[in-house]
Amino acid sequence: MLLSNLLLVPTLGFNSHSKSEPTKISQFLANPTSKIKYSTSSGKAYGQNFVLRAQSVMGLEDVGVESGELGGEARKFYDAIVIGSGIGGLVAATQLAVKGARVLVLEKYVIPGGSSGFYERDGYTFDVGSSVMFGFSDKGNLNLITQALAAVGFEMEVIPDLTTVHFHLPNNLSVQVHREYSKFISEMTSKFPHEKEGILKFYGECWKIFNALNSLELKSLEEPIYLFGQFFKKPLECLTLAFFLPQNAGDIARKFIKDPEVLSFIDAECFIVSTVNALQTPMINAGMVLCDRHFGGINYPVGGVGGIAKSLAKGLVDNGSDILYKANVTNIIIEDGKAVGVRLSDGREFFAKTVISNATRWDTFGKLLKGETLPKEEENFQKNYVKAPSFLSIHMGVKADVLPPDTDCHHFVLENDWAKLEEPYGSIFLSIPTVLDSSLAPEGRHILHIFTTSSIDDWQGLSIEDYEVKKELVADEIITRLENKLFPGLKSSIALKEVGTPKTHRRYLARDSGTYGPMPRKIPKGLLGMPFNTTAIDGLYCVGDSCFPGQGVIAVAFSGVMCAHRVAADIGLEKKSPVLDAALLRLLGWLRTLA
Ligand SMILES: NC(=O)c1ccc[n+]([C@@H]2O[C@H](COP(=O)([O-])OP(=O)(O)OC[C@H]3O[C@@H](n4cnc5c(N)ncnc54)[C@H](O)[C@@H]3O)[C@@H](O)[C@H]2O)c1
Ligand SMILES: CC(C)=CCC/C(C)=C/C=C/C(C)=C/C=C/C(C)=C/C=C/C=C(C)/C=C/C=C(C)/C=C/C=C(\C)CCC=C(C)C
Repeated sequence: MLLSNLLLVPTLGFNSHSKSEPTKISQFLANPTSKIKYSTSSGKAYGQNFVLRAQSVMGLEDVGVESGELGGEARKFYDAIVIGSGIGGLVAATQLAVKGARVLVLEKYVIPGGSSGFYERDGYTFDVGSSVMFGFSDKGNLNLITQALAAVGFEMEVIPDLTTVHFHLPNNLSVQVHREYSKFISEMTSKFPHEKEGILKFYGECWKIFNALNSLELKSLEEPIYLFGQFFKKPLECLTLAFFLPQNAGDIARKFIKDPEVLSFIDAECFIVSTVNALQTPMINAGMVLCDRHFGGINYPVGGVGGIAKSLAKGLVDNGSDILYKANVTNIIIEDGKAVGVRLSDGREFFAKTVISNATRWDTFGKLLKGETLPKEEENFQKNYVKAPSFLSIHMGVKADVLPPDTDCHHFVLENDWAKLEEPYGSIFLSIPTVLDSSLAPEGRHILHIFTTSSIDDWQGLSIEDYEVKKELVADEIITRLENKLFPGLKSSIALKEVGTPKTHRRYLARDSGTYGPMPRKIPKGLLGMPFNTTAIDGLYCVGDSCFPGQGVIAVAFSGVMCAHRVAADIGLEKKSPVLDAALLRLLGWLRTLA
């Protein structure tokens, strides 16, 4: 190949690539073994790991990777590098790509999605994590998963789940959370007629929040032009949200409800989405999930949850950006106090104007930023939040006839004692996605995904044999509990079983201690203490569940939308006001210190 064929394309000036080009680049990125020498028209040599996109633009073969020094222009090639392709990272990346930014996503694993990924075994398609999808309807402003897919030209077929979750609780209390709000409320008030008014008032407060949220255009709360604009357009709604921002669901429930059993039920309602009780669950988050399930409903994507990440990753590439798998970022490169790029475990380096980390804040600041002192903001975050425990997960294929007819898709089981709600292995989550989409399992089979909270400390320091024995033992106990409570004959119906521990989560999701996300150390001031996307390090942003508003696929999607907006403003793709920026960021920083 002639060197004269080569042309380097500066980031922002480049926007007329062919459709086939990104795929080629991605193929190259996935296998960057070929090395050639190249230079620019200015004669300047470019160095290691710089991807030469121009060949693809011109329909030439993909090339890249050259040892040596990186030149200045090459460093500016990407607008943003995103570390990790969880839903948070992918939404940030795709939103930026459709705004015209050039993004590189670096994923350690072989497929996208992180805890919303999938895996296949013997004809089964298992969701790695949750199968309860909020924000996936065709209406309102809060259907963030639908909107994220639509932004890159995808629409997924979904199956409505008519019962969000079926609770099996102490004293044989059984509650089905029907999709239809009035049906759910009838069920609750028929079980607790003396608390009818309190129940209506508590869920009524949730609707106030949901309706306010649903009326806003959702963008970065760290961007003043947008934020003040929303206050101007929707003052009542914004004031409602500001009022609830520092409050928790448990306190509000106690204003209206006295019966301890109903309050415990609301604890369980909160626990399944936050892994803490209602007193520690921010009211805004409770309002969001306790209403979206009735407004847009819970909807399951045909073919499995993994399809969401696959579509986003494809949409990213279709929009001219890149994703590289088996790319384990070990360092964020800082120069003159600014994040300018990343280094992978195999030594490759990539540079960009901004770096967005979808790794948890503990991983980002504890592992990827080597030799940096922990910024004060992160110290505060770690003072207010600890890593939530991880999960023990059991993925099973079972004979279909073990499930009674009309079995619901999602179950939460806490057998005898409310006090065990937050204890490790105390309660059991169960999803049976094949109830909605039978194509996920071979004929005559169902998938059971069973999980329960478990700490990594329980699994450290064991020999390989002891680890395996313990896995079998703990899994057997959990399955026995489900057999006794829900499905007689469950054990003998098992056709396939795989058990994952917190160590599995740590290994495959690259999450410190396999954590599910942040959990308040004590009673939080609602969402006030949760950091947004900017960090104390110039050019470095975080996205995902250790950012506002926290855990949950829809929550991290919102974090992705916010992050993309803030980054776009910072790199000149959206309006920004440096003076207002400084004032708002200072104000938000100060508000967090009150938490
Ligand atoms: N843990 C669960 O069981 C589970 C299940 C379902 C959904 N969820 C939800 O998903 C949310 C998490 O979404 P998210 O977007 O924050 O993140 P995520 O954990 O799902 O994804 C992060 C991705 O970043 C990658 N990564 C991390 N460090 C990396 C590195 N150094 N180099 C390259 N890649 C790296 C991981 O491999 C992973 O793919 C959770 O809050 C949870 O509510 C969790
Ligand atoms: C800034 C300031 C100061 C102020 C101002 C005011 C305002 C304007 C404000 C605003 C705000 C906003 C917008 C907010 C937003 C928020 C949101 C969106 C949120 C969301 C959330 C969500 C969530 C949390 C979710 C979650 C979920 C989950 C977690 C899920 C899970 C599931 C599972 C685990 C499953 C279960 C299962 C079974 C049962 C089986």
